[in-house]
Amino acid sequence: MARIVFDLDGTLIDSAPDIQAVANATLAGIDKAPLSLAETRSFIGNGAPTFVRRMIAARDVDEALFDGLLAEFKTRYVDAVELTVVFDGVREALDALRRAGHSLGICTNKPIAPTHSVLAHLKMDGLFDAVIGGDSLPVHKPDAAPLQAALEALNSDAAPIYVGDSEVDAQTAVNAAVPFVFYTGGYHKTPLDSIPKQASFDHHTDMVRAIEGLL
Ligand SMILES: O=C(O)COP(=O)(O)O
Ligand SMILES: [Mg+2]
Repeated sequence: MARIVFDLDGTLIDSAPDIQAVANATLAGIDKAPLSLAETRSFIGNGAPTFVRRMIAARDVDEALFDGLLAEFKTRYVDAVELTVVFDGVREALDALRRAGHSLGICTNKPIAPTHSVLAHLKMDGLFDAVIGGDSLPVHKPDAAPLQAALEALNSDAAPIYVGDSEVDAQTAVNAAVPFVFYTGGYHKTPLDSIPKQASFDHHTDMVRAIEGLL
């Protein structure tokens, strides 16, 4: 039995196309060129405010527009679910982990409103007993507090594990002193070797094995 907390974007779901569409609708409103999918992926990981800061820096937007653009971005983001897909093998892996008696949670830097809407859209909202978003607390990852809050909400003494796709997730796990399982195929920016981890997997068909190997 373990308490297993997952990152969301780039770990369980490929949400970059929806985030790209939100960014580009926001940029179109101020006559700026759209972001490519690669740019979008490279801006994801530190939450919506950092995403918007990176976006406006990349398109030479006046920083005075930041507050308004962030508000618009977050409003559009709530309904941005149609282009997002669950990575192959994720549903089967989550079902197997639940059947084995583990309790599951989410700790993401995605704002909590779009987190709830995309989980509901994908019919995954019943799988997790704790869901913490990037604006659920006054601090976000890599601060340890959101991961600790998700683990505490799972409400047991079982061993904790965090599963994520980025250097931000790895640092969060280090800060919380929680073992980290790394998915290599998500949105990480730094070289694989530089990411501290206790286990890793390249395909979600190997996710359960990577997690249970640590127990
Ligand atoms: O929204 C973000 O910037 C990142 O989201 P994640 O923490 O689920 O990877
Ligand atoms: Mg991620």
